Amino acid sequence: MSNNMIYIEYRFTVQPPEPASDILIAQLGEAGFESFVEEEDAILAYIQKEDWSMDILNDIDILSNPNFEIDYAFKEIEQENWNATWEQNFQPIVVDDRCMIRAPFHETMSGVEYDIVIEPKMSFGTGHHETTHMMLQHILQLNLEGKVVLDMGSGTGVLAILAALRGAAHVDAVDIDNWCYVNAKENVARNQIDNVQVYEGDVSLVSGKSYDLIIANINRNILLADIPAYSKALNKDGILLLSGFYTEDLDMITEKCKINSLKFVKNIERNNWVAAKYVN
Ligand SMILES: C[S@@+](CC[C@H](N)C(=O)[O-])C[C@H]1O[C@@H](n2cnc3c(N)ncnc32)[C@H](O)[C@@H]1O
Repeated sequence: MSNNMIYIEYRFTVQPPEPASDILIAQLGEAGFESFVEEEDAILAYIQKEDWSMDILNDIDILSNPNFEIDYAFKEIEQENWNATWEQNFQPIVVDDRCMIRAPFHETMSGVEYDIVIEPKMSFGTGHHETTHMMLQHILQLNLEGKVVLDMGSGTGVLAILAALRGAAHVDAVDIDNWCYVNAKENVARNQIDNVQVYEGDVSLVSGKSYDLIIANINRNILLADIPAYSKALNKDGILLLSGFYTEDLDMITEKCKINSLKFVKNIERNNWVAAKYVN
């Protein structure tokens, strides 16, 4: 991948920020925006120029919702500038006082059990997003000693890396996006993990394989389509963790799981996002 790829950067100001910011980010994601930086008073959204057109915002419904005032401006930038913006904005996070996610240029913190170094560049998964945070919380609660794990929609690979650090015997990490595939491989190596295998692709790669734990933080529609395949690939008493959807979609996801023999165990919620646990 060339280092000076051209991106379009949008700067949105959103009033009131909640819940419009989350909805805006979700809709921009559906429209093809690759990554987001949440600043104190603005949301920056990035899309490759070759994927962009002047009418890209036509389908973003929230922009015409009279309950919110959303203004924006956009400009062309080079990828290296995007990375600089990201570095300025990326603060380390600590999940449940146990798992730190930081960039290579941050100091580690004493006392944390897991210290994960991530350089996300354009990939999703720094732990800042609610869904990543909650999936990390679920993983911290599981006994993964000797288990075989699938991380579907692995982004930076952060969830796969924590699963490996928690004792999983082997982790397959799969992402449909080439950039994520490359980035997850880099992050796995950066954390000196040797039992995470990263693949570029989708759920079709899972056919014929079996897992004790499947993690999928993607989005409602992809999860609904892929749940039958997850169910087939899960061992008896295997666990499925799903995120990337809103509270109001939990029933729909749970129903799809139910007709695929997966029982609801519990869910966590954060800012209207959900991470749910099912068992085979
Ligand atoms: C919300 S991000 C989650 C990243 C990371 N697992 C985390 O929890 O932070 C979803 C990821 O799923 C990938 N993705 C989207 N559709 C997919 C599909 N059909 N199969 C596999 N990965 C997919 C995207 O490229 C993106 O990296």
